Amino acid sequence: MNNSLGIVVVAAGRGTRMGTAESKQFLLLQDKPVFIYTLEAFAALPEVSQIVLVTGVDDVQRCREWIDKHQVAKITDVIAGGSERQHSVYRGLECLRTEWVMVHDGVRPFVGQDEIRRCLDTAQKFGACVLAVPVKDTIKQVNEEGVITATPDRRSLWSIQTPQTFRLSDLLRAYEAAEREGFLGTDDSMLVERLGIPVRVVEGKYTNIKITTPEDLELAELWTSTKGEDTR
Ligand SMILES: Nc1ccn([C@@H]2O[C@H](COP(=O)(O)OP(=O)(O)OP(=O)(O)O)[C@@H](O)[C@H]2O)c(=O)n1
Ligand SMILES: C[C@](O)(CO)[C@H](O)COP(=O)(O)O
Repeated sequence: MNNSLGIVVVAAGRGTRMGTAESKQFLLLQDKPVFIYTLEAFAALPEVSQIVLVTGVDDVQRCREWIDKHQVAKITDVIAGGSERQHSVYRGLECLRTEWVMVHDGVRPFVGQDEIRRCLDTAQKFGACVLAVPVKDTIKQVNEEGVITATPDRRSLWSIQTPQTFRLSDLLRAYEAAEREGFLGTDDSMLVERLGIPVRVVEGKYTNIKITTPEDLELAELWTSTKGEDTR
């Protein structure tokens, strides 16, 4: 069986919750942009044959320059994304020629090799897999008046991360269906779940943070200044 693996790294967001003038994926951690750490994590994996970077239409050229400067291997395409994460992923998928695909957020630079491998192995065994961590807090459902309506059993709640791994044909089918039906999800798995395809969860690490708000950036700066690449 052809087990070739392609990666779509999405980095076309504006980072409104971060609030910085520069988009968060381009902020420097120890002189290296966040998204370069992310690309390096995947380029180092022998199983990966193709990496597509999706970024802002005005950022394509400077991303290519950063990739050259840091000599990141296996980047076959640097393309412009869309107005929502889902649109950006879809454009990336159309560039792939592999059997399997992992979709990853450009702003999750601390993903580890071991977690990527376990996510891939589980997907190739069962068909689809996402990395996740068990929630640490008690989660409440709250209505519009600010009143608690439910306390779901924490043992069944997971914080979903990326990478998210699928057969490329399944994910493309899921994206086509979502597009046709006007469905907008917040991750790739939601689109695949709608097709009735079971998606497995593999336990990852709490360090695989998505750099979203200023506190996340402070943590990322602390980790890279004290641990460097060992943060993974
Ligand atoms: N139109 C978009 C929106 C998001 N993303 C990417 O999807 C990932 C996860 O999204 P998020 O953290 O929400 O990023 P932003 O959309 O940039 O942040 P915000 O929602 O705060 O604006 C990021 O790597 C982001 O660059 C993308 O490629 N295209
Ligand atoms: C895909 C994702 O990383 C899963 O946690 C996340 O849903 C994408 O970002 P957002 O913050 O939900 O826009």
